[in-house]
Amino acid sequence: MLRAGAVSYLNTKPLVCQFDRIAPDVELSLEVPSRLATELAEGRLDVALIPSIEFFRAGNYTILPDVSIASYGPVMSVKLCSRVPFEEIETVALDEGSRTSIALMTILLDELFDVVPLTSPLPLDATLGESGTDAVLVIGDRAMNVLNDQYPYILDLGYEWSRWTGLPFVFAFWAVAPGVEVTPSQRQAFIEAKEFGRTQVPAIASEEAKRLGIDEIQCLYYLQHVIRHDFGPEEQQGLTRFYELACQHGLAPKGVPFVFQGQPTVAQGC
Ligand SMILES: C=C(O[C@@H]1C=C(C(=O)O)C=C[C@H]1O)C(=O)O
Repeated sequence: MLRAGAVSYLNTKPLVCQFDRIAPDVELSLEVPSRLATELAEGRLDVALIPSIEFFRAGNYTILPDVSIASYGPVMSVKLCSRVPFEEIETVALDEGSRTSIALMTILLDELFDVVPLTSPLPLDATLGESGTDAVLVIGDRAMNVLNDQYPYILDLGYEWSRWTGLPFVFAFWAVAPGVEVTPSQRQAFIEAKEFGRTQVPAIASEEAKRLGIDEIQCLYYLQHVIRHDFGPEEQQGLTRFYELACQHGLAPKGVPFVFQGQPTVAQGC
């Protein structure tokens, strides 16, 4: 059995709906993104939907094609919530579930607001108000529940990225650990699961809205129009730009090739 790990948030539900039926020879577990990255790095998983920055940091993973967690414009679930104007931020508490959004925030604060904040962790079970910092970075389901009147300044990092670069942002994709063999039919199953999940979005939205205590229309909108699950040329362009910036900001090493399983290697110019 191939051991796979997927993100436990709402945005991933369409990628793993009826996964056991579609990929019977893959054993699937769910976790927050940062833990998936650790489990893949430590050999407890063979394939994982990891934060994109962790792909660059590992340097020796390959990619399963055609599937990602991406957005173009507002993403709704990755928010920097601040008590002070962004250019005055000195301290930020960082969602312990995140890796990529932390890197994205670091780049955007530096490039757009000339801010390099002191950071501390925001534990997974903490409420935002507990942090005592100027700002908090939250991702996933917890971010969708932040009400706009709780913080006077909220930066949607997906929106800010696309406004600045004109590109989509790729938060996560399926990465394969070195030495692991994924068969062509297993590879296909990950794509088939995405295609099946797309047809199930209304049912997923209805079920998940109840579970998370959020509005069903908001859930449906998020899954149908906000999160992109493909990994096409535009997403790859967005990922390449992010990689270049991550290198410039010292957040990732240079020279990591984007190797998509079953496709010719694409060398990256960073
Ligand atoms: C859009 C999101 O992307 C997530 C954010 C990640 C990160 O910050 O490391 C990783 C995986 C994605 O699921 C989200 O969860 O809200």
